[in-house]
Amino acid sequence: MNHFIAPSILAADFANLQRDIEMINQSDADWIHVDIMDGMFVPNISFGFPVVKAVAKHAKKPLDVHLMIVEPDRYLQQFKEAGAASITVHLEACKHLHRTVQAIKELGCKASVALNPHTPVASLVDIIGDLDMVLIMSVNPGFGGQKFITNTYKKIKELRMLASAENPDLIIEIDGGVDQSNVNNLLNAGANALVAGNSVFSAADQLNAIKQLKNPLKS
Ligand SMILES: O=C(CO)[C@H](O)[C@H](O)COP(=O)(O)O
Ligand SMILES: [Fe+2]
Repeated sequence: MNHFIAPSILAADFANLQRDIEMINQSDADWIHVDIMDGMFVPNISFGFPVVKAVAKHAKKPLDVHLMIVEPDRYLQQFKEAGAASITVHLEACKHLHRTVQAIKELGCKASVALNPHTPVASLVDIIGDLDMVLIMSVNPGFGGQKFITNTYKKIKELRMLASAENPDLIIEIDGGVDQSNVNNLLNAGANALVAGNSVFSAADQLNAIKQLKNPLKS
């Protein structure tokens, strides 16, 4: 199964964002991961619509928008208009998750739900068939450059099992601390989309870092 790579621009140089978007355009990456933090759902603020629109203007790859915000329903349409191809909302931020997921689909975006490290995969049992993607957080959301939580492997396997009957094509995306040391284990567990911020943007050769994640040497 071929997997998707989504470099996270949270780790980009914001003073040289166009240059970093062009790098992703030239790379083997499939999507551009866009982290939106509101200082309420997570203890950090990233950036908002003007920045997303500016990124969309230069991006040649779909924008994979990860909303770490409370009451995401209020902003879905604006993120669609800003250029989102897929929208991920956090289960922990949604009172009426089914309604939110339908609203994302009605906008014509891929619908995805993120789970914090403490949130059980089983919470998705009654909505799994409606989702295009599930994002499993492999760090606590809010910051880039954190250490990968190894319990993630168990969650990926559980989710693949849970989705096997109703949604075998479900995309399982992993976000946080992804690098060359865990890419094979993540793919073997059943993940098929990987977000990478720090491991791409802190690399001396960023194009090569993306290539290694896309075509890892089998271990
Ligand atoms: O959602 C996120 C943080 O909440 C980021 O997408 C994630 O942290 C990526 O950064 P890194 O690869 O450096 O961990
Ligand atoms: Fe993210």
